[in-house]
Amino acid sequence: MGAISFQAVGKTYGGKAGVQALADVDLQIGEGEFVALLGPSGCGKSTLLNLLAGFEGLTDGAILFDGAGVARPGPDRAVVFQEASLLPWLTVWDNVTFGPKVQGLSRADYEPRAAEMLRLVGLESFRDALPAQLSGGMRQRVGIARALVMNPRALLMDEPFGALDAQTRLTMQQLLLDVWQRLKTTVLFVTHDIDEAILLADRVCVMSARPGRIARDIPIALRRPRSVDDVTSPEFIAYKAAIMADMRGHQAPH
Ligand SMILES: Nc1ncnc2c1ncn2[C@@H]1O[C@H](COP(=O)(O)OP(=O)(O)OP(=O)(O)O)[C@@H](O)[C@H]1O
Repeated sequence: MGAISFQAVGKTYGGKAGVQALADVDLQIGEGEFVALLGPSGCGKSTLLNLLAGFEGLTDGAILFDGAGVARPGPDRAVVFQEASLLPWLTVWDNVTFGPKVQGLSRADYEPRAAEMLRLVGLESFRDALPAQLSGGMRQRVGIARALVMNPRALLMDEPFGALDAQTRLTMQQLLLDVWQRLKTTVLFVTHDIDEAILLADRVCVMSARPGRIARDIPIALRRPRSVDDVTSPEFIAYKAAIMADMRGHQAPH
């Protein structure tokens, strides 16, 4: 469950004469795989994620999710953005259980899972707090718990730690590694950060400048479970050097 297939996907905003964000993107993601999308600003990383989320329609090609065409957003593909955008008047618990409630699921079904997800992100003692009482990292943890409570087949993450300070970012990367190790949900993760991509992912896909394509698809064979301390290992540094060289080769011409 959670297999993703982008097939010759193209996306042009604003009609045929508009901005061509993506051209001919082919990308297969197996179930339970963690894939990071890396690339220069404006190369179409968010566009690719938004197409899979069903927020935007494609111009060319097809996107299959577990073999079915993607037509609209759905709880099977949970999205986490840079800002958690929690409902400020609801407690942590009510934010996390909001989605299943709206879906009409029974409390007996979602409450145990909501409690488990809050425990997984380390916030069980904050269930009655309001978002304004939390730090940015904690709000993002609530965002992750809120996404996972729907039991999605894929988790789509667009720069989820981009707004956090360096220390909190490391803590969140470790948390995501631990959560993924437990749940093994398929993840598509957009980032600008090479270290973050290598640390988290099974494969790092480097996109070319606009119109974006998958320029390189690099399997990351670092052993799991991983920890943020792995970034100083020689294998890690070798991946980083190779990816940096790749990215320099795919900058837009000046
Ligand atoms: N709704 C839109 N309407 C018109 N153009 C858009 C729209 N969304 C994105 N674009 C354009 O499509 C291109 C790709 O944008 P996208 O946000 O997908 O890139 P990105 O790689 O995620 O960038 P960044 O790393 O800066 O977030 C950019 O040139 C952007 O200006």
